[in-house]
Amino acid sequence: MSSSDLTTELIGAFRWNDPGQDFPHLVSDLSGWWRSPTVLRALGPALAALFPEEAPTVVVSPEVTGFIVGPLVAMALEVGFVEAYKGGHSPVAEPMTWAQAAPDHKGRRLSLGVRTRQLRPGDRALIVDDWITTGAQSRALGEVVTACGAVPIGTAAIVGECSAEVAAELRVRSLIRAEQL
Ligand SMILES: O=P(O)(O)OC[C@H]1O[C@H](OP(=O)(O)OP(=O)(O)O)[C@H](O)[C@@H]1O
Ligand SMILES: Nc1ncnc2[nH]cnc12
Repeated sequence: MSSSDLTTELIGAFRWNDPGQDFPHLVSDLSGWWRSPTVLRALGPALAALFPEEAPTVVVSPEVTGFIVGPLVAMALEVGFVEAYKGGHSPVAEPMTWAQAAPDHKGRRLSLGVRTRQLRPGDRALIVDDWITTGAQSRALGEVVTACGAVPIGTAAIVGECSAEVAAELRVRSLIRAEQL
């Protein structure tokens, strides 16, 4: 699928939902992307192609939507996948490396952590996520990757909603901008 066809499919399968009274914002509904065989098949290769020069050795993504998108990209790159957890629930019973994020798009200050043994010195980690707004979670994940002795090479996202400054700082590359949805 060409990149312009994928853009069209992403826009067509996306919905803004109104959760009703007591909730001031429309909420994004990405379920149409996962439900579409053509989008699901195209996403991994398209996101992997955003960093053609970087030869990542591993993909790292935060729960929960990152656990859908990250493995698609890892398969396209023929590398492995590392889950990043958000702190405060279900502890992982082994050594973890954590970093605290700045307030994210919901105003939360999350801790993000990975199993320390799953990232190694020499790893070149591509951070993959569905949507980047403030960049807070992506930045914290980059700190985790660095603390493990690996190198964060950038962030590949389906939707980019961050400022140009954040995109430059974190090397965010995206398939579409939020304004297109
Ligand atoms: O750039 P930021 O402001 O840090 O926001 C980006 C993060 O927010 C979303 O996760 P969220 O925890 O909201 O939802 P999810 O659990 O559905 O992935 C998205 O999946 C990114 O991980
Ligand atoms: N899934 C999402 N929907 C809307 N805004 C977001 N910002 C970060 N993730 C988002």
